[in-house]
Amino acid sequence: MNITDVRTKSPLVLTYANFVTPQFVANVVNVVGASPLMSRELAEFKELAGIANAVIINTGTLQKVEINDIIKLSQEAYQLGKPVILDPVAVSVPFRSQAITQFLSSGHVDVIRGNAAEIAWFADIDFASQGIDATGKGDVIEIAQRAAHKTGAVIALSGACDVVSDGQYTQTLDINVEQLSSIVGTGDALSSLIGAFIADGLKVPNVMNAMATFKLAGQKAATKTNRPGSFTNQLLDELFVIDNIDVQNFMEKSVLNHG
Ligand SMILES: Nc1ncnc2c1ncn2[C@@H]1O[C@H](COP(=O)(O)OP(=O)(O)OP(=O)(O)O)[C@@H](O)[C@H]1O
Ligand SMILES: Cc1ncsc1CCO
Ligand SMILES: [Mg+2]
Repeated sequence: MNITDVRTKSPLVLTYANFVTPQFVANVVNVVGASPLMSRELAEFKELAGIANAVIINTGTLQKVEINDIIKLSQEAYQLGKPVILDPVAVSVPFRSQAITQFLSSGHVDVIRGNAAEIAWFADIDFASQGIDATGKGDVIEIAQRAAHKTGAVIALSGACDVVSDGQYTQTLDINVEQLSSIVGTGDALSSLIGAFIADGLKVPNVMNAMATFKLAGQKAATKTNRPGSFTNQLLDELFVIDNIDVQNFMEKSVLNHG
């Protein structure tokens, strides 16, 4: 889908959120015209996966007792044919590595969205990080492609250069908008936004469309303010008014296809 379809169809995006950024994530989903819903309750997962159009599992503040819950949520979504997006926050920290390994072995995932360091973990490539932030340097195209091969998932690697790859077909968007990394939760919001854009089918260009819409809104917001507080509000405003024609032009100019 594109932003116009999202506004028309208003997909329901179910997020198993972390406890740091759910308000911002819900607002990003809401201002683009989709419907946000958050839950962490096993008893209602089947019913909610039934009405949702996409399910996002964010492991930013996961506890050990919750690992089976996220596995169950991903299985319910899979059985109901709903796409599952994993946001593996700071996955290289040992407890998180173990939790995600367990999740991958019994759960189901269609898309993994993370920064370069998080995606590098799935690719078995070293990449420096500090907590939730990627701090190193590396070949992000190779990292995304290798992670896609190893996991079988579509990879959405975010950063100054955004990369989407299913292992065969790869698209990149290399536009630096520093302000997007100055506020916490842009990655979390992007993961749930991708859910809205793949509600009618998982294709690499749909995932890239979500990433490009978010980056263009960030670029527009950055021309109006460079302070993180006002940037947050401006980003929501730009997402609210963004025009699909602007996104298409931006993608035609800036998105590169790699075989
Ligand atoms: N240096 C940068 N230049 C341009 N855009 C960036 C930059 N860093 C991040 N972004 C954009 O910010 C958004 C979030 O990506 P990022 O890689 O920072 O996620 P994250 O590390 O998971 O964030 P968080 O943990 O705060 O949610 C994406 O839209 C990405 O394109
Ligand atoms: C800061 C932080 N800590 C765990 S999750 C989170 C939000 C960014 O994903
Ligand atoms: Mg993150």
